[in-house]
Parts: sequence; structure tokens; C-alpha cells
Amino acid sequence: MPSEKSQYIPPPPIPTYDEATAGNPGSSRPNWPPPSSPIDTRPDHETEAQSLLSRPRQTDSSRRAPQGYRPPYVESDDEGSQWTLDDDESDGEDAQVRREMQELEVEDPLNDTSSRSSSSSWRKRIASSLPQWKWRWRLPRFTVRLPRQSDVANNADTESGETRTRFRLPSINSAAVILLIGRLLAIFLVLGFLYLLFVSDLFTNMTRRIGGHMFDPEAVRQYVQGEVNSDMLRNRLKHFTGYPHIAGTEGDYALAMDVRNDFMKFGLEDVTVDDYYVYLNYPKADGRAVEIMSADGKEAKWKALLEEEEVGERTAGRQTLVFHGHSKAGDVKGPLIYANYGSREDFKRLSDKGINTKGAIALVRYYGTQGDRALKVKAAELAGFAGCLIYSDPADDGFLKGEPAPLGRYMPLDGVQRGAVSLMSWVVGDVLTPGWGSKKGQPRMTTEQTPGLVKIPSLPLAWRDAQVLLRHIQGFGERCPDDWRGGVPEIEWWTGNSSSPVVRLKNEQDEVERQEIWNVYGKIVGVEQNEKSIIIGNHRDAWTSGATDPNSGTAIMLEVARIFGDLLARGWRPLRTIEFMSWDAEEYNLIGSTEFVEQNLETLQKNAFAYINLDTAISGQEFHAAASPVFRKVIYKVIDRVFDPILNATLRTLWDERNGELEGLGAGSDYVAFQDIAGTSSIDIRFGGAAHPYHSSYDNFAWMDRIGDQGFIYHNLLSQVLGLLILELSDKPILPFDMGNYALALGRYLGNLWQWAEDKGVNKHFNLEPIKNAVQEVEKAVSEFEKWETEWQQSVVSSNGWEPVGLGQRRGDYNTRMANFETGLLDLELGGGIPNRTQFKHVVFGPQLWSGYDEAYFPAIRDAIDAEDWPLVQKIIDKTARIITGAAKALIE
Ligand SMILES: CC(=O)N[C@@H](CC(=O)O)C(=O)N[C@@H](CCC(=O)O)C(=O)O
Repeated sequence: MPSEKSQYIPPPPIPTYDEATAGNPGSSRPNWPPPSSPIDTRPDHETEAQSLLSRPRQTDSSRRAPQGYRPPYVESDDEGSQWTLDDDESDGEDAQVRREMQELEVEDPLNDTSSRSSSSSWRKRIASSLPQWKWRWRLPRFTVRLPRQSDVANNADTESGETRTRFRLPSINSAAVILLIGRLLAIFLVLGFLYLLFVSDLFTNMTRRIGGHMFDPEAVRQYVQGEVNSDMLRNRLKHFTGYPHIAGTEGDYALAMDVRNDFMKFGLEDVTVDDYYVYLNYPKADGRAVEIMSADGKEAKWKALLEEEEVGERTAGRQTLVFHGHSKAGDVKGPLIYANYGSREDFKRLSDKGINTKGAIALVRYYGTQGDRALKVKAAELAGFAGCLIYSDPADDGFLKGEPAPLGRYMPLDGVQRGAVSLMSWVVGDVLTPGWGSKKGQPRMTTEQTPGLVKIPSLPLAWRDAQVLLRHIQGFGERCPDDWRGGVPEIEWWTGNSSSPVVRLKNEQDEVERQEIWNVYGKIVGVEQNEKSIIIGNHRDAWTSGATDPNSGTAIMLEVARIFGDLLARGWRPLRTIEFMSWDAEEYNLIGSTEFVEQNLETLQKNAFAYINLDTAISGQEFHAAASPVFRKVIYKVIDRVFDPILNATLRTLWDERNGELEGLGAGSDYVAFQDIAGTSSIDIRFGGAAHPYHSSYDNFAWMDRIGDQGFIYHNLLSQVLGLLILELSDKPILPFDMGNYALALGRYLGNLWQWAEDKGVNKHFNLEPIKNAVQEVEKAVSEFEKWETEWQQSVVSSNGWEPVGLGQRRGDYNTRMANFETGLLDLELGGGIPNRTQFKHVVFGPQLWSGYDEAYFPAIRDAIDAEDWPLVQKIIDKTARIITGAAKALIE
């Protein structure tokens, strides 16, 4: 195994352990300088990034190959000036929007003419329709008859001469008495009125709600939608794809600083960089090889090309090497055996055919009956293989599907899918700290102890290399059955066997046990239940430049953060806190988000109302949402008002036309820790439905610009969806969760579980009745619970929008109960969670043991059924029923 301190010579610009973490005693910061941000034109000595990295610039050229990291093109930090950089921007309309933006930036409502004009433009958008909201501010009318001013004045005049000369007790005449009584009455009336106002709680509630401003929610929605700017989205994507940024590298750090600076520029509050120390691996340029050996096994007859062709353009010379994240290091040789998609069934088929796989090298294709790449490697390991190669087959994602990149959406002959092979459905997050945050000084497992890592080396391949390997096993083993034949051209499909040509798989790498990674957060504090939050997250790290995965999501999150920052500057605040989070190291087993959740578990279980995830946000034209059932109503409401100008219909119409459904959450992105560990209701939104060159260098800015989303229309639409969704969740007096749909969905999930067991012919071994009863309890509790909402509405409407503090507090409690329903579905008993995978606590949602990506309902029950441990199955069923019933009761008790 290579030492932690072994040198890594770029390209790509990945620091070794030394470079990244060591050289600066007393500091955990890397000792390499960050590349200057293309959107930051300040001199280095003025930048925050520079001050954080207080070490002098590295000048020792021996540490950096000449073809190593080069900073990206310089672009201005000033959003306005970004507009002028692109040659292909349309001018007129953009300039108009830009002027409006500038007006909004400089507005001072108390000042000069320019501020008046900007305030009027603001008013046009927001304030002109104030207030159409049901919390209408209306004081009761009353009149107090006071003595006429002339009478009082006359009296005062008469007395003034005498008081000037000497002090005398006022003489009591009838006019003075009347005046005195009148004044006293007036004072009592005013005091009485103020008292009434006070006891009615009007001030408390309304001032807390609006902070002295009134914003028509409809106008705010229109503003959020109207402000989304496709050119800004495009420029941000261009910036975030300017150089590779694998987790923990200098490119990743530079972009973390850019996100932080953007959050600060937008006016977000409590902007924070949160670091964790986690296990990562990096490829070595000459550390990897796939070779066909000569008959005596002594020399290589053929070497795989491995790397993708240089895609060129902006990242020329800096393309990332192909490798598997979290792979096992090793140098192994064995006969080559082809095993279709690498599922356990595929390996069983080989053994049924009498093919000895011990010590062999498996060649399998991506996707298919075993979608999770890590589980392919694990299945190969369990079948006795010494190493595993995974290639992209043209029948699955190449030319047989459609035009390959860069002109089309599919993998070209040299395209390689990178990706992690950590077992994300077994251990999620840092594989050495499952269950707790990997902060400095925290205890850690060893790489040998963790169940999250595979034990045989693996590498990804393009079909160009796989073709040569497949040719060499023709005539060995068995002819492949039809469903094993891929689309690699000019191949006769054979399995190979222990007599196949020997292949060498070498995978030496830099392994860093405590690599620093950086999450970045910024928030807008709410005015009512400010401890409760709506969290929006997207990962920033990418295997390559990552135009689709994940930076389409990054561009969108930042655009929406900019717009909400602008609202904040206008005095708007939501009822609940909005938090924006840029995750690191998602590509390595969802680390950044999981460590954050583990580090802040209790707070999140109590206070996180909802989590919205963006990842591969834009790859097609179909809107998709995968979510907890609570989001059904709200997502329909949102997509009803977003119009697709290309397909000429609202997203809702298009959704209905294709019989769209709210999908179940799988386990492939940063919602996992929120949904399955913290019990925070989560949603993942995206435009998909079409392929993209996944985890390959072809997933770059040029591809997105020409093929993925011409004109950045879908980036714009998803920004609108996200902005509206945030408004609904953070600023509706009643949290718009569809609790009724949760009850219905539970019934469906149960039916699905029953069917699955029936298909296996095992449902006679257990009784699902307890869960069925529990689901009925949920149905009853929800209908009882929701009655209060109707009462609240009637009360507020009948009192013209007045809401006494007591009622407001009950509304807060109502919202909290609703949000905590999902937390109530966690198995928080000591040692609770899915047996043997106790990081996952949710009894309804969680990854399947042997299928990381697919949604799974009641995962613990399924695991036990798969293990055919019937007493355990029944025990888990009973426990699940108890937990669901408890969650139902907590709604209404
Ligand atoms: C299912 C899938 O394609 N997931 C994407 C992210 C997304 O678009 O939702 C993905 O690439 N996820 C990573 C997760 C890495 C890991 O957990 O090890 C992946 O490589 O699958």
C-alpha cells in the first residue's frame, strides 16, 4: 500500500497528503496557494482566500509539473461586468436587466432621485399591490370628541397673564373642569384602546411577522421568478466548470472560497466554512495499468490507454485521470472473465457453468441489473475475483443509444465513467467515522475495519479498451447468452475462464486518511420560528469539470441565493430560516452532507423542517421530483406556475401529460443523511429524462452550452421552481406539508412490500397486519390533526387577518408537529436502525442492501426477508408498527 506521503505529480491538480495538509505546522490549511478566482478581480493580497491561506505562494517549480494546474481564465467578480465577457450575449434586453439590477443594488429609500427611481422600480415589482394578503392590517375606527381647540385656546390665553406674575392655585371654573374631564377621558380612551390592542396581541404578532414592512406574497413570488437570469446562470456555470475540482483539491478549495464570497456578497448571514477530515484516495499518473500479459506472464503484450482523449478547450492539459473513488490499491494478475453487469446473479451463473473465478480479473459493464458500481465490485470480491474492471458499453450508454458526446448526449468510445466504489448503502459518509462527524481529533476506524470499503482493486474503462480485452477471451469459457451480449462492435461474446489470457490490474494511489474538505453555508434568518429551517443543498466537488453533475445545481443554488439576498436587502424576511449549503465530497460516498448531519444531528432532528437537494440538476427537459410524500401538494402548486417556453406549457401540464409521479428517494445523493438519518423530509428536484456523459470529461461547459441546455432555459426554470419552493416552505404561515398523502403513501409502500415478498413466494412467513393497523392510525391521526388548520383559517379570516399570540404559538406548534412526523419515524433506540447498517434510522425509507440507487421502502424488513430470518422479520415488523403508531399519536397528543 502506498504511503500517505507519497508524491503525486499532476496533472490533474490534486495535492498529495503533504501538499494538502501537512507543510504548515499549526495550521490545517493546505500550503498551496489557491488559484485566483475568475470572478474575483481583487489583487490576491486583498482576497479572503489569500488571507486564509496566509502562507507565501509556492514557487518551487519542482513541486508542480509544467503541465499542472493553471488558473482559469480571468473573469470579473462584478456580476455586471460578467455580462460583457461573453461574446454571444444579446445586448439590448440584457443591458436593460443589468440596469435594473444596478438600480436595485444602489437603492436608498431615504435618499436622492436615483434612489427614488429604483424604489419605484421595486415598488412596481413588489409594493404596488400591497397588501392582498389575508393578514390585512386594519385598525378599528373610533372618534373621540374633544373640546374645541378655540375654547381651550381662549382659556389658556385668559390665564396666561396671571401665571406669568405669581403662583396661584388654579381657580376652579366650569370651563377648566370640562377641559380637565375631557382630557382625562381622552387619556382613558387612548389607554383603553392601547390596552385592547395589547391584549388582542395584534402588535406582537404583526410586528414580529413583518418587521415593519409589508410584502405581498404574490408579488414576492413574481419577483423571484422574474429575477432569474439565464445569462448569470450561464456565467456561473462557466466559472464553476473552469477547472477540475475533485474533493479536497486546490480547485475544490478555490471554488469553496468563491461560494463563500458569493454568499457574503449576496448578503447571506452567518456565512461559514465548515471543515471535516475524511478518508479520500487520488490516482497516480503512472500508478494505474491494465495490461494483457504474455503467455509466461512476464511482460505486457498490450496496455490499455485508460485516459480519455484530451477534450481540450478550457480544461486542456488538466483533465482528471480515470479512477474509482475509494478503490482498493493493489497490483493483481489473473485470467480475464467477462461477467455481464456484475450482479450476484451474474456471478452465480458463471459458477453454475463450472467456471472457476478464484483469483481471476472480472470484466463487467456499467448499469443493468446491478446499477450500483460499488456493489458490482463487492459481488466480484465475494465471487473470489482478484480485481474488477468496469466499462461503459455502447448498448447501455453509447452510440447504440444515440449520438455520442461532444456532439450528442452519449458516451464516446474513449469516454470513461469515474465514480466511487465505496458501499454507500452499507456505510454512508466518511467510511472511517460511520455515525459521527469527522472533526479533527475524533476517533476513526482503520481502512481494514470499515465495512464501507471493497477489498479488491478496480478501475473504470472506455469501451475502446474493453473491446481489446473482450477480443482476447473469444473462444474461452462459454458463449454468452443473449442478455449478456453488449454493444461493443466486432466482438464474439464469450465468458472466458481460468485459461483466458492473463490480465494485470494495477491501481496504486495516494490515500489520505484525514483529507480536509470544505462545506460552505449561508443563511437568511427567519422572523417567526427562526430556529426552524428550510435547507437547500448541492455538492460542489466533481470528478471532472462537472457541468451537469453537480455544477448545474451549483449555478442554480447561487442564482436563487442571489435573489433571496436581494429580497433580504429590501427588508423581506421569511417566517422560517433559509439555509444554503455547498457540500464537499459528495462523489466520495456523500461525505460532506453526511458529516454535517452527523455533527448536528440533534438540532436537525428537532429543527430542520425540510431539505431540498440539487445535484445533476439539468440534463434534460423533463421535470422530476423524488421526495418524501409530504411534498406532493406543494410541488404541484409550484410547477403549476412555471411555464416552459420551449415546450409551450406549464411544467404541471407537461408532468400530467407524461403521467408524472412524485418519485421515491433512492440513495444516490446528499438527501440520504437528511432523510434517512435525521428524519428531515427531503426532496430532490431536477430536469432529466435524457442522457449526459456521466462522470466523464465530456460533461463540460461546452457540452452544456451546446447540447445540455442551449440558452440555459432549463437552468432558469429550475431556479424558478427552487425559488418558489423555498418561498412556500419558509414563508407560509402553515407549513404546506401534505400529511394526507403520507398516510396514503404508507399504504402504497406496504402493498409494494407485500407484492415483493409474494413474488419471492415468502409472504407466508410473516404477518404485516401490525403495520397495516399502524397505517390506519396515521390516516385517522392526520384527519384529526388537519382539523385545526381549518379552525385556524376560519379564526384568522373572520378576524380580518388578526392572529393573537396564543393562536400564533399554536400554529408554530402545529407546524413543528407536522415537520417532526418524519423524525418520529426514526428508530432511535440504542442500537436501533437497519440491523448491521445502523447509520440508517428511518423505518420507512433507506437504501436497499444490494441496490444503492433505487428507492426502497421498509429496508430493514427487506434485509431480514432476504436473509430468510423469519423471527427477525416479524420482530422488525412489530417494531416498525410501534414506531409508526407513535409518530401518528405525536401528531395529535
Ligand atoms: C443515481 C445517480 O446517478 N446519482 C448521482 C447523483 C445524482 O444525480 O443524484 C451520483 O453520481 N451519485 C454518486 C454518489 C457517490 C457515492 O455515494 O459514492 C455516484 O457516484 O453514484
